Amino acid sequence: MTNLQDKTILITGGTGSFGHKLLDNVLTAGCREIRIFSRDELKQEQMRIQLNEPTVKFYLGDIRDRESIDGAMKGVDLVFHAGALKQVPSCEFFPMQAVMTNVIGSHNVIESAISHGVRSVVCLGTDKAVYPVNAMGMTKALMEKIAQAASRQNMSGDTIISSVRYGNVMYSRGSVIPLFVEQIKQGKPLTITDPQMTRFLMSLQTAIELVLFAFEHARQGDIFVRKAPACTVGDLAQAVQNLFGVSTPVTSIGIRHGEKMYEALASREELQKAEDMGDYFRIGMDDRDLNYAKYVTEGEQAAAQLVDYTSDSTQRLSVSEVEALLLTLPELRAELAAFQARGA
Ligand SMILES: O=c1ccn([C@@H]2O[C@H](COP(=O)(O)OP(=O)(O)O[C@H]3O[C@H](CO)[C@H](O)[C@H](O)[C@H]3O)[C@@H](O)[C@H]2O)c(=O)[nH]1
Repeated sequence: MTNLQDKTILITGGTGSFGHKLLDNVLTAGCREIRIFSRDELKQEQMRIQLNEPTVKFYLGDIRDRESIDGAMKGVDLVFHAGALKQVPSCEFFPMQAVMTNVIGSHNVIESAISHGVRSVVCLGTDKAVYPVNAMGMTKALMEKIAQAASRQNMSGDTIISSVRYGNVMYSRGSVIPLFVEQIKQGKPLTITDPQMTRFLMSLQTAIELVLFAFEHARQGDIFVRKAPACTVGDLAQAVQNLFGVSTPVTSIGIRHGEKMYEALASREELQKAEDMGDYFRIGMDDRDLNYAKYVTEGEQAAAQLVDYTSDSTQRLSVSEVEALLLTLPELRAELAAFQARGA
């Protein structure tokens, strides 16, 4: 377990599912204080009542507002920066909102952390930041660039700044697995965008492990990726149907705004300089300085022999393997038990 004894932790966007799960993991680690920073007073109130834990403190604010983040940063040792706009469709329709939260907000968090002498900042990102096609991914890609630019300017400073990239977190709010479960419960057809579309599959617990791994191992400007298996959406739908013992019809709805057929967790150029750490890749930053000649005349060798690390090229799970993975999710097991009880 990561050594968090006597540390003060700040979690931006801390009232979300990541914040809750991270708390599950670190509440017994002997932290001096855990600060939850977010905009939503109702969610904070619910979390405060549910936890009833004196070491957890709540800070109302918005990462877009530097003053509010400065107010929460005093005395902090470690920041997990999870505050973001994450929904692909809403960022597509309101890209400037994504810029303000994911780009300017991340800049505020990083600069505030540096000026308060925080030891480590881990910024949470997404596979959608690699070869981005939607505003959510583009703004998260810029967050990584901002983290690395701040790292380059702080090579000898006190604050280590790193980023991580998630794949799809299974059963996260608004995602496809709970949607399929709901459709089955209501006896409706399953809506499939494209049965051949692939996505990395990651549990929330694995995502937490990735963030803690980054905290433990980060060097200035690193990006960490957790290796993960993937499946096609068609197989995912089939696996959910099999577990619920139904054969509901399937409707094809086509690719949605800003979607890709497959996601990439790391590009071939990144893999060329990445360190394979077993379950993880460490992608070191390009730490050449602002001597432009190096960029123009001294490029790096092409990574022609490598392939991108994508949901198409990673380990592909079969339908029965997806079923087994789904059964590890407590939320899905609970839905399944209720569904079976209803049918009994
Ligand atoms: O009715 C649907 C909805 C989705 N899909 C497919 O299921 C896969 C997963 O879709 P999700 O909506 O669960 O996940 P996304 O990859 O689109 O993106 C998810 O993860 C992102 C973070 O990376 C954001 O949080 C986003 O809002 C969230 O939906 C995709 O191939 C999608 O095309 C369907 O087949 N049918």
